[in-house]
Amino acid sequence: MAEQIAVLGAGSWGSTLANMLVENGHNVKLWSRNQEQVDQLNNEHLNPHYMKDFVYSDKLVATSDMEEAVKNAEIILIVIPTKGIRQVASQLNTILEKNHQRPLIVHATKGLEQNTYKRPSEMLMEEINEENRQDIVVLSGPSHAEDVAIKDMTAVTAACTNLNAASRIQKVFSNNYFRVYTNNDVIGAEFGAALKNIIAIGAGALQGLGYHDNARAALITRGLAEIRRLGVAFGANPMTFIGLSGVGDLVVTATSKNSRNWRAGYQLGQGRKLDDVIKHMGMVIEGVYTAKAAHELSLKRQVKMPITDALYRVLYEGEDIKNAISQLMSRDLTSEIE
Ligand SMILES: NC(=O)C1=CN([C@@H]2O[C@H](COP(=O)(O)OP(=O)(O)OC[C@H]3O[C@@H](n4cnc5c(N)ncnc54)[C@H](OP(=O)(O)O)[C@@H]3O)[C@@H](O)[C@H]2O)C=CC1
Ligand SMILES: O=C(CO)COP(=O)(O)O
Repeated sequence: MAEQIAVLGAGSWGSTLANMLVENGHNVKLWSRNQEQVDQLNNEHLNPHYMKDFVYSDKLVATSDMEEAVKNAEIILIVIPTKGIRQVASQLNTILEKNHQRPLIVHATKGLEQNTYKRPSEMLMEEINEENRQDIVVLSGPSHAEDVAIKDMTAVTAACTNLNAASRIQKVFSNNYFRVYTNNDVIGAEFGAALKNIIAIGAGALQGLGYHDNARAALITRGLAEIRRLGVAFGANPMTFIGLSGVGDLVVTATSKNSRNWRAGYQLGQGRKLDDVIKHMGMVIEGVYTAKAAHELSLKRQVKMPITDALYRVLYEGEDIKNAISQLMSRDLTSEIE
């Protein structure tokens, strides 16, 4: 059944998902705050800053008017970087209130908020009144926009405490190359998604410094251990971390040049300065901000996250990466399984 869907955020992931949903047979409106980008999407079907060389469906309609985008929408997909979520959600709430709309909300954002350490669904719950929305579903998993755009085989998770809502999203998004599983563990899905970006920066840095496969495998495995520790401390199901939004997303992000987090880490490993890396990426590097939030949260909760702490010192305290690595390797020897 064709659904009326609004996608808020026309960066690499929002625009790719919007295009896929059009090809799945849904009526989709894509919202961006940038009128020039909207014109280029509608007239030339291109979005070159975010998806170089990709040609979008001519059925995809873009608009810079949020009210127009969400008019009659039964599902609203929010794909905005973590730091922009509240602003967009609050604008959306005003529109939904005025128009007496109550859509199902989906988000695909991967991060934790600065200072509050809130997950995206928590921010959305705070900004969009309950009377103006149904459930909030998290769409997460190993899914680089570049691969989905070329219809490479992809599997992700739709997580929601209400499994009926997750199943609806599973049907709406799935097709013969994009397979969606359901999960009721929102906390685990969001912690896995946010924290893997930090480890991906570390994996890129190792490669930039000339380390090899053993080092990457060690980082991914011990990275997963600390992601799970923090998530479980907040009530996540440990099994989620061996699923698509856990190890799945960690592996894809920590091993791929498509990952902005990996690329940022690689450049840092090669000696580039963080400000310069951020300036030239032109797209969000969520792990840089989540590293700070996760570091502070782990101290507050007294959860050991040595890799995250090491990256925090490199990113925010100017510690040399090689020193941070030697410090990690010279900690007291310990058992693998706690
Ligand atoms: N790219 C990917 O493959 C995947 C990304 N994700 C996650 O999706 C989220 C979005 O990432 P992605 O699309 O890649 O990011 P990009 O950097 O590619 O694009 C971000 C988009 O959000 C818009 N935006 C940013 N802040 C605001 C704001 N305050 N108000 C309105 N619009 C805003 C930008 O608009 P403007 O151009 O005007 O700045 C741009 O259109 C991230 O959390 C990321 O981790 C998840 C899975 C895959
Ligand atoms: O989350 C992603 C793939 O699943 C995208 O990762 P990057 O933001 O590092 O590109």
